[in-house]
Amino acid sequence: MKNKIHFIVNPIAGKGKNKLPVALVEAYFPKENYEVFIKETEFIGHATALTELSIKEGAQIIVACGGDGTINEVACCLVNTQVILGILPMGSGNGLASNLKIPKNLKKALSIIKKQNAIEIDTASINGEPFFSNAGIGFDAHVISDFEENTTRQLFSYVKSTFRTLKKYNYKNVVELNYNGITERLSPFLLFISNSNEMGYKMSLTPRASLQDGLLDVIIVPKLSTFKLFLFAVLFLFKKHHWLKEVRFQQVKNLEIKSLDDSILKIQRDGESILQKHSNIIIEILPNSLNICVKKV
Ligand SMILES: Nc1ncnc2c1ncn2[C@@H]1O[C@H](COP(=O)(O)OP(=O)(O)OP(=O)(O)O)[C@@H](O)[C@H]1O
Repeated sequence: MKNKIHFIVNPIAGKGKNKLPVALVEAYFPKENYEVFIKETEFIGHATALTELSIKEGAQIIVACGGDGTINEVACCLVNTQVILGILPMGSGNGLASNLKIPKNLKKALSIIKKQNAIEIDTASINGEPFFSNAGIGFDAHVISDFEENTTRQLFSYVKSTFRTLKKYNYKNVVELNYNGITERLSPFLLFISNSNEMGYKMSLTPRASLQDGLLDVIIVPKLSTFKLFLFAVLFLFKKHHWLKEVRFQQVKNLEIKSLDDSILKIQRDGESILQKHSNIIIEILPNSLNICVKKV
């Protein structure tokens, strides 16, 4: 029986000119042995609908061609199934692909998928909705929300959004955190939860996070003075933000975040803003819940 491999391409991810040439894909997956489908997304959320269809069509491997947002939309259908996720990194940051050492070079990434060396990785959920790289409710969520108003999805747009957000960021949300039997209250600058050790562009807030340890790495940074904020930014660029005494790391299996004034918190999930209806947020790890193609070591 032929191997069924479906490719879901997000044309607007990254530089926004993504195409997957049929001839190239067929060179790696010849028609005699493989049944290949290439589908293009047309709107936000479309990758999920296309993936659901591909599962019904019997695809054994479904390849997300885009960045972390596209991976999220595809992989959310594959959690706790036997269907294997492949990745062709075509996004801006490509955090998860980079953590898994999947190269941006199309041919190299295709040959990884062809080898079908699948491993199981952890996934996580935020109020029941899966995420794979990271989620956050602090400064990062505000940057993402600003970034989504840009027309281009590139590093420079992230930098512009970061400066714009710095100017207007206020600490109006007071939250209560419950994790590992600890309860604490704070007005967070950062409350960032990572499954993967990379946010994209080779940058990391949680360098010790692992996709296979059954734990989520949380970085907690309370309200900072302007001077400390500047120091944090500089140290972060040199991967030394842990030097700041206000920066704390925790490893958790689950985490509850309650907004104490019942306001709705801004959230980012895998680099996309999500609409949140509740002031209570439950974040959980789902160990070994996704099969994914990686390079053989
Ligand atoms: N045809 C389309 N038009 C507009 N938006 C789309 C289309 N197809 C997919 N999208 C949306 O594009 C968004 C961005 O995708 P993705 O995150 O993969 O790229 P990126 O932001 O450039 O990469 P990264 O997250 O790695 O930085 C996703 O939210 C997805 O829903």
